[in-house]
Amino acid sequence: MLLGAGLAALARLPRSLRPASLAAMSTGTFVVSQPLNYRGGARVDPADSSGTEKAFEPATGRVIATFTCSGEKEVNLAVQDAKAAFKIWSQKSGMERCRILLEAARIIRERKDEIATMETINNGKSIFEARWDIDTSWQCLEYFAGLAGSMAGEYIQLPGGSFGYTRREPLGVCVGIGAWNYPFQIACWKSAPALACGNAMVFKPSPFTPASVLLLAEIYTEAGMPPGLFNVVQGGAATGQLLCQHPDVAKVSFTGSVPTGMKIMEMAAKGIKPVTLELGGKSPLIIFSDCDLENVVKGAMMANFLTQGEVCCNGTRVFVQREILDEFTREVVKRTQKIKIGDPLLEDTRMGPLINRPHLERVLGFVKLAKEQGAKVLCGGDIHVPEDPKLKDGYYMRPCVLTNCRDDMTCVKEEIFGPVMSILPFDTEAEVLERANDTSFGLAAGVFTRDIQRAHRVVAKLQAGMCFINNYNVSPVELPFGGYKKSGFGRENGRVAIEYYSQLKTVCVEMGEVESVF
Ligand SMILES: NC(=O)c1ccc[n+]([C@@H]2O[C@H](COP(=O)([O-])OP(=O)(O)OC[C@H]3O[C@@H](n4cnc5c(N)ncnc54)[C@H](O)[C@@H]3O)[C@@H](O)[C@H]2O)c1
Ligand SMILES: C[N+](C)(C)CCCC=O
Repeated sequence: MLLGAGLAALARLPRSLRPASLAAMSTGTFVVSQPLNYRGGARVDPADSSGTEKAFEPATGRVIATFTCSGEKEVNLAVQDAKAAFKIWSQKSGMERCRILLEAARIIRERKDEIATMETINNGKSIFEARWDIDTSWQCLEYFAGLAGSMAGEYIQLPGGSFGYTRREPLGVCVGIGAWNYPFQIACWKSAPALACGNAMVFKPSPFTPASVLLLAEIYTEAGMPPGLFNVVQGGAATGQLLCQHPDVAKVSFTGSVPTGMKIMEMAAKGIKPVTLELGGKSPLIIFSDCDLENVVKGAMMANFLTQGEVCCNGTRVFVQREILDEFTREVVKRTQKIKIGDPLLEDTRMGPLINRPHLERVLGFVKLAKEQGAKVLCGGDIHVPEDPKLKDGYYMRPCVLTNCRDDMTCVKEEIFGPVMSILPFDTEAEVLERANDTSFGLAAGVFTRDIQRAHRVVAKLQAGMCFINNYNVSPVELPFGGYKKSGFGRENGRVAIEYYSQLKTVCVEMGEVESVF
């Protein structure tokens, strides 16, 4: 259990007696207990160090953990443990793996509030949203548990009674490297398909959010996975590099920024390792004048302000057809100003703090530059200081809506990864499509219209891996998720994810004599 001082004893109680522990996980008091690595089915102190990192509680600015980053020795040990567990796990039938993943999903569901609370304390997102993330996490485990039981190859009839068949086999030890915006969800979206296919995993969370993945590791062990099947190493770039370069690692699945994605790909190329890259974006949201305005305003808020705007697929370039520009802008600003900002553990808070001070300053810097380049701030874009004195050192800002934007402005071209919406008017379908696609990113896109033909015609031309019609940022685990262009490749979720965590073996069986040219 990853609980603060005084909570460890509670953690040893049967779960039915534990809800009181949640009361102790409150803003301003919680401390993450050590150690934060997980190997061989238990938490361990790393065998060596490549430095230390501090994790913060964004709501208060407090340090909640100082931890050791893993060095080469520890990474080797984690990979060795994963290799040993792989030998056992890969021999299990799909149904056996299915049962254990289902049990893990059940435990996550049962401990949803505790995991969501941990996520909120370490990431800053509202508890309301964190619960959604945990829902998409256990749903992902359930989904891939279902696929584990039905994974199969093909039988192919050949002349003369000979035949061939294919086997879908695991890759071996997979590495997962996560970003800080969806720490628990990212760990589940990577580990569930990997483990369902029979692989083992070593996971490295972002050093900003080291905490919640430990809960996942413990749940996997409790559900019956062999020790070493899912391991956690903590650290930053240096630890990540050791993992990517390790000769016994078969695959790297990465979620993070484009520049880091390039480095991961270079390292993987040296070992001819397959990679999945879930990278950044600057996605367009296209709003035609025939839309349902009430839904479109809700959709635009969902597209921009979840998790303080720190969402890879956010539709931050909001293209609005000129006829409804004023009405849309008025309504979206009104709703944005009403977003309740503050202590993310309070039930009615809808926007918490950003992840850390440097990131907050970076986002505010984008707003400042936008103003210098001619944009108009209609609301927000400045620091918010909550009334509660314990929150005074937190990293809060007011969500921002920008108008007078042009396609060549920095706020319209670059990923801000904060609560900043840029509104851009347009006139025609052809024009907006060209402008929407004029970016090196291609993660997501959205279209709002009541014209069904136009909706499908437009998404067919959008250069983005995840397109939404009349909604935004919903994430059913049954649907594949991933990018085009510099937003990456490979897919998470959906049936297709299996292909990124397995390899196909073809077996050719001769039933007659060998026909030889010699
Ligand atoms: N497409 C998606 O599904 C998705 C989801 C969430 C976040 N993101 C993207 O992630 C970015 C924000 O996350 P971030 O700031 O944590 O990204 P980041 O690239 O800075 O770091 C991501 C992870 O990579 C590790 N890392 C950094 N340098 C490394 C190196 N040289 N070798 C190996 N590992 C290294 C980090 O420690 C961290 O765990 C945004 O661009 C966002 O769009 C994408
Ligand atoms: C769950 N969402 C909102 C679709 C986000 C997926 C991960 C992107 O950062």
